[in-house]
Amino acid sequence: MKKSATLTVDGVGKSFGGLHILKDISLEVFKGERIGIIGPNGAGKTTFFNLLTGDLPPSRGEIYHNDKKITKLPNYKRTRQGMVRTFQKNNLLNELSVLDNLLLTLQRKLGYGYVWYKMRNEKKYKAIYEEAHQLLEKWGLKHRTNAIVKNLSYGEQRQIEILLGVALEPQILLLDEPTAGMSQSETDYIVDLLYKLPKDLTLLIIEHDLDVVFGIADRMVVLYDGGVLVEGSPEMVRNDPKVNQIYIGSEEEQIC
Ligand SMILES: Nc1ncnc2c1ncn2[C@@H]1O[C@H](COP(=O)(O)OP(=O)(O)OP(=O)(O)O)[C@@H](O)[C@H]1O
Repeated sequence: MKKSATLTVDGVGKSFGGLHILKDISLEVFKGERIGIIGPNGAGKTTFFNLLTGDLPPSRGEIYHNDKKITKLPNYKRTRQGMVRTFQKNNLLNELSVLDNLLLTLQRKLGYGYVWYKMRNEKKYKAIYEEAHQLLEKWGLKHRTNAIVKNLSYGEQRQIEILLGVALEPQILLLDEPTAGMSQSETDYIVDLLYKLPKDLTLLIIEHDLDVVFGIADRMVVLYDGGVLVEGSPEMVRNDPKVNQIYIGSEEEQIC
């Protein structure tokens, strides 16, 4: 294990009964890296995220964050340590406004816990309100401040969810298919947001849109058959015959 990795995955596997979904994954991720994770449907990408975030325990292997073993650390403690994830489906409070969702997230970041009624006092909690409004302005969502989440389009809901992840100022942000089901303009919004993230933020992104992920990632990890098939620069992965084989079934053609 190298000391300088912010996230180290050492021989991790996951089995569901006799089904060995992930067999032996090892990976080192360094601060500020943008890691793109791709692989065919069912390759185990989301399962891998679940292991990293503590949503599922690994069947074997160890996971380290900043050299500290976190393999058995519960999910909420990993979040407190700065590991934040978004899901394929939105995880928002749909009956509340965008502002209220953001206030609750900021409340959590500042350690207030979920004491919702207190947040109604805008004067007392001025700093949180100001931060929320600044974030909505910064990320171009001011016009949605008072919109009720359930009335937004699916793409907008995903945008808000990613904004909430960013609002927590994580060290490591894990995005599970952030552009899935989005229109082109909604995808462009997410791509723009990802490019504007702080450079020292470490990003792991599962993404089926190869144009998006090849554009963002410094390094790609291709999961296949329970293991890492190929790992390397987007250029290398794009031209790798094995990768082309699993994506389009031909060694002659390239991914994009
Ligand atoms: N809790 C579970 N119990 C049993 N099998 C599971 C469980 N979670 C995932 N699997 C199986 O593990 C395999 C990998 O699923 P996973 O969602 O991790 O793949 P993925 O690469 O993210 O797929 P996709 O690209 O379609 O989202 C699938 O066959 C899935 O059915």
